[in-house]
Amino acid sequence: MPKVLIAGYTGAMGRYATALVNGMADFEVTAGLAPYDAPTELPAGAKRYYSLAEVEAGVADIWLDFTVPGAVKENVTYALTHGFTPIVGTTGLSPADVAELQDLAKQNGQGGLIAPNFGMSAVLLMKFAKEAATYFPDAEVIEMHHEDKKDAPSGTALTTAQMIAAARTSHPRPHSSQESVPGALGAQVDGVAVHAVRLPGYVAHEQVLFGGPGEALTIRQDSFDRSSFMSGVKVALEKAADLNELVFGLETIL
Ligand SMILES: NC(=O)C1=CN([C@@H]2O[C@H](COP(=O)(O)OP(=O)(O)OC[C@H]3O[C@@H](n4cnc5c(N)ncnc54)[C@H](OP(=O)(O)O)[C@@H]3O)[C@@H](O)[C@H]2O)C=CC1
Ligand SMILES: O=C(O)C1=N[C@H](C(=O)O)C[C@H](O)C1
Repeated sequence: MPKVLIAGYTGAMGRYATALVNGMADFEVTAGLAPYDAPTELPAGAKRYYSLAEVEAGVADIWLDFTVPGAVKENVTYALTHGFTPIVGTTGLSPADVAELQDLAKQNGQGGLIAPNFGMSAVLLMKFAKEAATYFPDAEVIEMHHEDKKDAPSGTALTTAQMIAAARTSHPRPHSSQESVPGALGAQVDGVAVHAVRLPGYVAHEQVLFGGPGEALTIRQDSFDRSSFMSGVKVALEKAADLNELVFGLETIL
């Protein structure tokens, strides 16, 4: 039975992920890593680690990471060099970080998955946005999240912008607006403007706006609840043993 360590088991996603794995007949949560203990669904027999240095190799087969942008690279490095297959939902890894970790995975003969979004609506939004960008080079991304989100813009928005930039077959039309208030036009990611909204009541949402002469296309996805990410996490756990390289994006394993 595959054993799972949940890094960040005390967090919003970590709690959902722990409940998910506890409910999977063929998987077992054997360890949790978080800087503090908290009432969670970590099984009584599972090991609790308060720092990376305490984690024992062999305690689990899979390293499921929902931690914080400041910890994820070190966590995945540790996982890849200590025999864990990383399944990573934590955002904050740059394309250069991902490439470095992919090299490390290769050196260690280890597979795994890094997915900025495990929700099917977001995976489809990115796929459709990529296709739309070949016809509409002018696009902007707006992401909307809960007020506790630590990073901005979201990992999904960064990935969407990078995908749009890579899929464009013609240059976007320059506009002539100048910011009279800094930030008004959003952040530039590979030449795509990205806007981040943080509001209570929201969970995770993204809209991509495409404009062309006399027409526009809007693609939107909404995660109203964190349960929206769990079917993707489940698929990733089920396929973890078959992964022989560190792949990026849930779509690569669907
Ligand atoms: N790929 C996807 O589909 C999704 C990805 N995410 C991403 O997952 C990450 C977590 O999100 P969310 O659960 O909402 O965030 P939370 O802040 O609720 O949870 C993060 C948890 O990780 C803990 N933590 C901090 N540092 C470490 C460390 N070094 N090792 C282990 N645990 C640590 C935190 O503890 P403390 O509070 O003490 O710092 C906290 O309990 C984010 O990057 C988010 O963007 C979120 C939703 C979906
Ligand atoms: O922090 C979140 O909540 C989410 N984070 C991921 C991201 O940054 O893209 C995925 C989803 O948007 C929810």
